[in-house]
Amino acid sequence: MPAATVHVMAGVITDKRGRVLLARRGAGRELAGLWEFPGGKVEAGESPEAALARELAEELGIEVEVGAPVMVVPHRTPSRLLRLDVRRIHSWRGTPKGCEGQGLAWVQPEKLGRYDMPAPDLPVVAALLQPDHCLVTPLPVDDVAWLAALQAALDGGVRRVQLRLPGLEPARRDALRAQALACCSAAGAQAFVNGDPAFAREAGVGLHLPSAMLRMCRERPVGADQPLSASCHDEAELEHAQALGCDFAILGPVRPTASHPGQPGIGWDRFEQLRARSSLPLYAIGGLAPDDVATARGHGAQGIAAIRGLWPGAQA
Ligand SMILES: Nc1nc2c([nH]c(=O)n2[C@@H]2O[C@H](COP(=O)(O)OP(=O)(O)OP(=O)(O)O)[C@@H](O)[C@H]2O)c(=O)[nH]1
Ligand SMILES: [Mg+2]
Repeated sequence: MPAATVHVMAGVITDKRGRVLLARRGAGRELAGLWEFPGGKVEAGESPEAALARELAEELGIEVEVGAPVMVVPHRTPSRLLRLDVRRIHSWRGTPKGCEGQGLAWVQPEKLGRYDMPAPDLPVVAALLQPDHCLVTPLPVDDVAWLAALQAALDGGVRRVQLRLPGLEPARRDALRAQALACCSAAGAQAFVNGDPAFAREAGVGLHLPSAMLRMCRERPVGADQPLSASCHDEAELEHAQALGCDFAILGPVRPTASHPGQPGIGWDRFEQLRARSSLPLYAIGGLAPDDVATARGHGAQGIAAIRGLWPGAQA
């Protein structure tokens, strides 16, 4: 790793009621007063797991078993690149105490958003609370088959859907969109209409901004209570999406895809460089499928967005 990279391990410690332990950074330290996942820096020659176990013993007085990876968030500041490597901790010995005088709080996951946390923790909180995949619909050939496939995707657990129906004749599009929204709503899935702010406002549903439309938006195009997402390809678009208050962005294409022949993918290195300059939750898109979620999380993504990779019956 380059000299300016700081590798930090942090634990999502959950009790039997599912509450998560946060620690408050004490006065006089950098980011004092903010809440964080307990942990600290990896020392030279130390494995990540040993570092996390040591930090949690020093800071909380507990002996832990380090569990599954949650995600690795690269985060760039003017002076350094932080890699926040977050793991699950389900089992430990002892009772967590603020051994360094820091405040502790056991927090219900859905209330994590009320705590002021450092920027790199925002994608981690999103990863704990929100779906790790987002379906983007393909163009229908046969409307009945398309609705059946959408229903199968919802039955299979998809909970975020971007309804993308470009170029359809308006009456057909309106009928299909109404039925698709009803299916999403019945399944408890969040639906985002692609590129139609007026419709999203009127119907009170989520809106997804294609990047060209994102660049034209000077203010949030839907109400604060309506979900908003955007497609991004570079740092300027990510910044703009964040300024508009998007809930998340879709970034890619990571790999070349069947839907954009001839367009090279940006690859995971570039994905990470862009990830490191934004604190939005980011779905990686481009030739990805559910099998890629763990890899995506390892590069700081919320998960994957896909058309073919998440469409029942499609060839990935
Ligand atoms: N432990 C922890 N550190 C985080 C989180 N998010 C985040 O940006 N950081 C940053 O990661 C760095 C690691 O922090 P640390 O101060 O806990 O390191 P440490 O326990 O080894 O302490 P020390 O270096 O002060 O002795 C800090 O710059 C901190 O702001 C988080 O959720 N948990
Ligand atoms: Mg620490």
